[in-house]
Amino acid sequence: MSVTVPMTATRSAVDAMLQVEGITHVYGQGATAHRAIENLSFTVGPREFVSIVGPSGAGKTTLLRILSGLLTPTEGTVSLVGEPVDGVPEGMAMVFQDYSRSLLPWLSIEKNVMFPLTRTEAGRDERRRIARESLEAVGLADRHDRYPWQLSGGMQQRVAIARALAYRPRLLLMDEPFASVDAQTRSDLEDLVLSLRDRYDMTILFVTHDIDESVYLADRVLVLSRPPAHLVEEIPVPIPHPRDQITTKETDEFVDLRGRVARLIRSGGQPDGGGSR
Ligand SMILES: Nc1ncnc2c1ncn2[C@@H]1O[C@H](COP(=O)(O)OP(=O)(O)OP(=O)(O)O)[C@@H](O)[C@H]1O
Repeated sequence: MSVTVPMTATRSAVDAMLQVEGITHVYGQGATAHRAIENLSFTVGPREFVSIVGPSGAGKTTLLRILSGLLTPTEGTVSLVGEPVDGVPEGMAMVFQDYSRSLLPWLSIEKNVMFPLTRTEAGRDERRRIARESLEAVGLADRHDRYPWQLSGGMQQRVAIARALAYRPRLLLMDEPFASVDAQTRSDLEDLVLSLRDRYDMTILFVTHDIDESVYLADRVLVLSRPPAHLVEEIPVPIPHPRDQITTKETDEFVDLRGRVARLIRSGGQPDGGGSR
């Protein structure tokens, strides 16, 4: 059995994969301005799996848009391996909740996975090889010639993951990726993502509303406050790997951590649990 030692919460800029410093984001101006994020800082290390949770509307998607270079923060900086992020960076890929809108229905799943690689220097044979390997990694090699609409929702999300893998990202951002699939498929996809983190040495930042999922997957859970979002607490998850959907969730450690995260979210940012225990 392999055991991964979880990363510690404190990390220097030197060994950071991702560094977020003093991010504030305000949508709009004047009387209608909305302060979504307030002075948010954290660091994520190489191969670390970090879950981000918080109340609805806390600014989690806004944060991922900033990290992926799609949105410039009002204040603060983001660095990926020491390089400032000021546009969509190389080495980063993203998976969204809505797989049905992210896949092109008129292309086979292999072509869907190959499609973004047309912007790279890889030739057609190389693109096909990468796509086949990525589909094999998510268990869909034998369906490469199918179309998205011929697959279940869980399988379509596997295709979206394969497409992200085709970039061979160092950092994978995932925004509530399993919110639209059934419970059993969700468990399978969670275990798939954990195995892919190991196989491809990726750092993963995973936004979710599901508290069990946030603890089960992560080396560390970041809890955000009600808007404007700031960091309420970073909770290390020192549960060994490999994790198991049934036995891990039965351990006292898991139950304690889940309770801690739930109380912090319910209190909306009061570290003492807001008296709602
Ligand atoms: N383009 C925009 N213009 C103005 N306000 C916006 C914009 N995008 C988001 N917001 C506001 O910023 C706040 C944070 O939104 P965001 O989608 O980042 O939150 P979230 O934590 O991802 O939400 P949820 O948990 O419901 O998915 C919300 O109040 C939202 O209405």
